Amino acid sequence: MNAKANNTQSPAKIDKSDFKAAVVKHLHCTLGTDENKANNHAWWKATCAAMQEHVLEGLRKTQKTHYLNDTRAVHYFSAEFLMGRLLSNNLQNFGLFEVASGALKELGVELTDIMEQEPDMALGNGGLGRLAACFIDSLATMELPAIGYGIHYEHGLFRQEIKSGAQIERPDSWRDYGNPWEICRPESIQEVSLFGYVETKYGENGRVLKEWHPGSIVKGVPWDIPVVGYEGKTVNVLRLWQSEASDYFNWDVFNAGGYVDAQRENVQAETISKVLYPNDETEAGKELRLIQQYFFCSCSLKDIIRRYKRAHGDDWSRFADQVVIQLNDTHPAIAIPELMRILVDRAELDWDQAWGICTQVFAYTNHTLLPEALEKWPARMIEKILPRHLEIIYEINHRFMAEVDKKWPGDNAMKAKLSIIEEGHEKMVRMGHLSVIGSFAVNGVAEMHSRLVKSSLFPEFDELYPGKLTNVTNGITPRRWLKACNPSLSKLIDKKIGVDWPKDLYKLEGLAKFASNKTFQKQFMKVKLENKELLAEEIRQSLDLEVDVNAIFDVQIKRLHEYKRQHLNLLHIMALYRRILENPDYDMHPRVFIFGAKAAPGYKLAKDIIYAINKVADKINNDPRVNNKIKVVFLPNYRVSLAEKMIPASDVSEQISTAGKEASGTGNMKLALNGAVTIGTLDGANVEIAEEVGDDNIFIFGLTVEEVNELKAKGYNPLDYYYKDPEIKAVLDWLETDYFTPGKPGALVSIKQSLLDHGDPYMVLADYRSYSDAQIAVDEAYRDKERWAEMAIINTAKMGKFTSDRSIKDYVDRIWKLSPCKIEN
Ligand SMILES: [N-]=[N+]=N[C@]1([C@H](N)O)O[C@H](CO)[C@@H](O)[C@H](O)[C@H]1O
Repeated sequence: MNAKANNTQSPAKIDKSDFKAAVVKHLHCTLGTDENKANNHAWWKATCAAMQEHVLEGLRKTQKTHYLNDTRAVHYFSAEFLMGRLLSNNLQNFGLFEVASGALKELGVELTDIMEQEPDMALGNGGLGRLAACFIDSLATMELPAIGYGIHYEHGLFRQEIKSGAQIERPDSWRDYGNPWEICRPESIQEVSLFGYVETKYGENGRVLKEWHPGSIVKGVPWDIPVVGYEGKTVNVLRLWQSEASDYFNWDVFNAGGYVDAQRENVQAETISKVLYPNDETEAGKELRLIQQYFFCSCSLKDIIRRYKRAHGDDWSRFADQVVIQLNDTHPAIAIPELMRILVDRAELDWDQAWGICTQVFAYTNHTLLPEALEKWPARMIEKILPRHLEIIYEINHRFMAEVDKKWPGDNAMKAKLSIIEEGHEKMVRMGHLSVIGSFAVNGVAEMHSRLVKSSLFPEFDELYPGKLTNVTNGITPRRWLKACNPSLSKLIDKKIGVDWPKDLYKLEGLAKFASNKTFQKQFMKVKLENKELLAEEIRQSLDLEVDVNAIFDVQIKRLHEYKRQHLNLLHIMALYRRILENPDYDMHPRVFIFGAKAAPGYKLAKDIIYAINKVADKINNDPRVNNKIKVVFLPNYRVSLAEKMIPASDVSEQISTAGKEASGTGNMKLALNGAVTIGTLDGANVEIAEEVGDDNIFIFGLTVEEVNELKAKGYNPLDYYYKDPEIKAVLDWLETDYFTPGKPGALVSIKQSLLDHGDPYMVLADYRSYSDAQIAVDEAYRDKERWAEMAIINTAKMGKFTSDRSIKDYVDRIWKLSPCKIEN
C-alpha cells in the first residue's frame, strides 16, 4: 500500500485532496458519522484524527532515532503544563494550516470554527505552567531530545464564571469528550508506594539495608501527548501520569480487621491526579498536593531508569551522561530523595556514588521570591506519607551541615539558616534548600530576578557554591504567540522580511528600519485595527458590550494577585472617571481598559478586586456622562485560547507589579511581540524589554527595587499619600460608599482597608502618582498616530531575544549540554 493511500507520506507532501480524504475517512471510520450529519465537534475530531496520523508517525520515528542514537536527553519535571489548544499549533508546526483550511473549506467547514470546539488543556495556573509548554515546543523545534513529565489532571484550572460581578469557580472538564491528541501507554504503567514504615536490616557485609513497607500502592498510568516541532521532523513526548487503584491489598490492615480502611486507601488512589491545585504563587500545603508531587516524580524517575536500563543495564556510571532533569520550581523537588532511595535502597549503590549521580542529574529553576510561595512541608507529614524519604532528607542535611561547618566553623546561626530542616514547634522541610543542595545548577528566570535570588534569597548558597546560581531569562514560543494567534501580522512580516523569523526571531530586527515608514506604519496599524475588531466582537458576544475600536485597548491579563497590582489599575480608572465627572471636557483619547484574571479560590482580597473591577465597570459603562471616553471590560475565564485573541488586539500592555515581585513575567513578552507598548515598572523581564526596545518605546514608572527597599526600611506609611494626594483620598473614600454597589455601602471597602489599614504591602499608593503621569504620557503618545505606530513596530521588531528558543539555547549551553538529533524521513 503506497504512502499516498495510507496517508503516511511526509506532511510536507500532503496536499488539500489528501487531507480532505483523510478527514472524511476519519469522519466515517473513526467517528462513524458522515458529512451530512457531522456537527463542528465531529469535524474537529475528524480533523484532529487526520492530523494525528502524521503526528504519531513523527513520534514513532523520533523515539526510534533517539533510541538508536542513545541520545542524552533533558527531562522537564513540572507539576504544570498550560498547553491550551493543540489543533492550530500542530497544523502550523507541520506546515499544514493552509492545506487543512482549504480542504475543510471544500467540505463546507471553517477551520477557525472547528478550532473553537477544542477545550483548552489548562493543566497549569499561569506563567510557570505556560513556560513549560513554550519550552517543550522549543525543544522539539530545535530537534533536542526531551521529555516533559507531569500529571494527567482529570480537571485542570477551574472555569471562571462571573455572577453579579463576582468570580464563581466551575470544574474544568477538558476530557469529557475525550482528548484526540493523547495516547494511553498501559505498557509503561508504574507503581508508587505511599505511607507505611521503614524496616532497618543489616546485609552480609554489615551494610545497613532499609526496607520500606508501604501502607498503600497506587498505579501510575502514562498518557502521551506528542509535541510537534515547527517545520521539523522531531515529535517529542509529554508524558502525563494518571493515578489508578492498584490491585495491591493491604492485608496487614485487613487482618487487623480494617477492611474499610484497606479499601479507603485504594479509593484515595484515583483522587491523586483528580484536580490541579489552583494556587499561583502560594503553596497548598495539603497532603494530597505532596502526594501529587511525589506520585509524578516517582513514576517519571522509574520511567527514565527503565529506558536507561534498556540501553545500559545496571551500569550506573553513564546515567548522568544520559540524563538531565530540570525541576520546574520546587514542586518536583521530592524527586531528589526519591532518586537517592532508588539508587541506595534498590540499586544498592553506596551513598556517595548515589549522591554523586544525583548532583550531576538535577537542575532547579526558581520562579519567585514571594515567601508564601516557597514550599515548606511539615516533617511529620513527610514522615507519614514518605517515611524513607524523610530519613534520606535528614541524611542529606546531616552531610550538608558538615559542609556548612567547614565553611563557617561553629556558626550555628548559619547552620540554622541554611539547614534543609527549619527547626521550631513544627519542624519544616525547606524544599528550596533541598533543591539548591541537590542540584548542580540553579537559575532565576530574568536577569533582575536572578540577581535577587543571589543577593537576597540564597546569598550564602551563592557563596558556598560559586557558579551554581545562574540566570536564564524566560521566553515564549513565537509559533503560538505570533504565527498562529496573529496570522494577519505574520503575513505582513513575511512579506517584509521573509518567513524564517518563527525559527529565528532575531530576524524581526529587520522590521526596525521600516518603523518610520508611513506605508508600513499604516499596514501595521491596519492589522492591529482588524484584530481589535475581532476582539470587539468577542466582547460583544461575551458581555453584550459595545467598545470603540478606535479607542486605546489597554490590557492587563494575568492571574489576580496583589503584587501584580490590578487594584492600582482600578484606582487610576476610578480617578479618570472622577476627572470626567468633575470636568466633562476632560481631554483624553477614549480608552477601553480590558482585564482577564483568575483569582485562587481561597484568595479573598483577589476575589474582592475582581468584584470591584466589575462593579466599577457596570457603573462607568452605563454612565452617559462618561461619553464613551472610558469603557471597562472584564472578560471571564481568562485562559490560553482567550489570550490568543486578546494579545493581537492590544495597544497598551499593563506590567505594573511592585518592583522586585514579578520574577519575570511572560505576558509582557507576548504583548510587545504583537505590537503593544508597555507601561510598566522596572521589574522582572520588563527591565530587559526596556533595554531591547529603548526608553523611547516604553513607559517606565514607579519605584525601583532599591527605592522600594529603602522606603520599606525607613518605614512606608500609605496614609501619607492618602492625605497628601486628594485624588487618592477621593478614590479610596469612594470605595467605602455604595456608589458602585447601590444599597451595599462598604462592599468594596476591603481594598481600601488593604491599602490604609493593612499597610499597602505592595506600595500601590507610593507608585500611584507616577503611574497616573505615565498614563497621561501614553495618552499623548497615542494621539500622535505616526509616533505610536513607530513605537508599536519597534516593540515587535525588538522582541527577538524573548523567543523561548533563546531561553532553551541558554539552558543547553549553560546547564543541559545537549546535542540536537536530526530525525530522518
Ligand atoms: N510560580 N511562579 N512564578 C511565576 C508565575 N507566577 O507562574 O513564573 C513565571 C514563569 O517563570 C514568571 O514569569 C512569573 O514572574 C512568576 O511569578
